[in-house]
Amino acid sequence: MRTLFSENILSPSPARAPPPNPFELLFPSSVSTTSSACSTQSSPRQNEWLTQHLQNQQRSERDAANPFSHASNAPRAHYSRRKGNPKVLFMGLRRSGKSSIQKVVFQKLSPADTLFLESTTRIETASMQSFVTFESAEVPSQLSAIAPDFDHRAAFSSAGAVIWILDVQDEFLTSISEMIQTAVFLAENYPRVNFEVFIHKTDGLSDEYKNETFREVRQRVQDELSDLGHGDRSVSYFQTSIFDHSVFEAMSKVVQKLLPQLPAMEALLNKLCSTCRIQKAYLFDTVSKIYVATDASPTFLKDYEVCSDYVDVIVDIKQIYGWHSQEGDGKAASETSQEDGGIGESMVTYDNSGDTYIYAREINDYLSLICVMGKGSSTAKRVLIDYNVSILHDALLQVFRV
Ligand SMILES: Nc1nc2c(ncn2[C@@H]2O[C@H](COP(=O)(O)OP(=O)(O)OP(=O)(O)O)[C@@H](O)[C@H]2O)c(=O)[nH]1
Repeated sequence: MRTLFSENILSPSPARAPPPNPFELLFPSSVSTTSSACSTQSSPRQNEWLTQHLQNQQRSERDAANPFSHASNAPRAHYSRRKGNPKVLFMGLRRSGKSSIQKVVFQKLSPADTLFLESTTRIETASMQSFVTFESAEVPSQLSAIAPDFDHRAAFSSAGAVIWILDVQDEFLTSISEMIQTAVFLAENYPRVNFEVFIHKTDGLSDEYKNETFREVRQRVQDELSDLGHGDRSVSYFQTSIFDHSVFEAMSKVVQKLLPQLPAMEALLNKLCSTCRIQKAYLFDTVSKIYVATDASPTFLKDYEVCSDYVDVIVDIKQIYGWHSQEGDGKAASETSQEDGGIGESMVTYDNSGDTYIYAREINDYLSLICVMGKGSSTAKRVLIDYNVSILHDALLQVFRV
């Protein structure tokens, strides 16, 4: 039987050294290699320097082992790798749709109910507990990133991405100029924060107008950023509306960039797709319906819509009938499902030929694998598909356990 992965896929042999991470250069851990290189002919000054570094290293290891100990007075590294949960910040002009997106995506508000949302007057935060905790915050339109009274350190230092919401149904030139100011401010002060633009409220517009506006906005922003010396700043643009799946797809792409596990998840999904001839595989966050990873094949909104609707169906059925009989007894979902001998899994055919069908497999309480199966992966090959998916299942659980 062809199997998906070799046994040591998650612990490859120590052959290849990881590529250097520029953010880690300031950590004292780089000293160990230096010390071995210098140890033969060191001057007293070098010795002193090395001893100090080794002491610092031991101290930081001790601190890492006991994160609640604050006894150490060692100066903290000024630049450290961003830790914590993925956090996105919504910004934009008045009535552009910031609260609506936040509430529809993260709080499951019905799009029609956003009509009654009140104006936001102070920074409002929300969080959603899933396999990681997603955090979001909305900056009220009257607070500009460059305003002196705006505590930008508190807002931006922990953010992973700033999403600028541009209302395409309104006059958008003012929005573009404010967006440029914010993008330049971020590029100069917080270069590690991703800048994303949602060209929002695209529902009800003709395709031609939508695409033309999209091109125009992108061109203007790119030109102005280049004129201001930030042409190399990468900005992503998405057409969104809360009345269809586009806002979820856009949020998926924004959130994915903030997940350190993304390359591992993508590699696993690519391997699964090529082995089992899967047309498209998505790893969904079951609660929010945003996908946290997909394979490398082209993404079509239609595939995403079908899979996302299927997640809804699964969640509803699960709430009625349940997939685990011992839920809530304090065990991890994976343990429970394995002990039960039942793994949440289902299939549905969605065209008349029966060749194309969707295969769903629950990874844990928060993650679901949803695959659009193509020709060549008929149900007759279920055993092979199931076998490979279970290996992927275990590998994914290990990725998140690390
Ligand atoms: N047609 C359409 N209307 C939308 C969309 N998203 C939001 N809206 C509407 O836009 C209006 C303003 O939405 P809000 O979410 O309150 O906008 P906001 O940016 O938070 O507004 P402030 O808090 O006042 O700055 C509401 O009536 C929403 O129903 C969309 O995708 N399409």
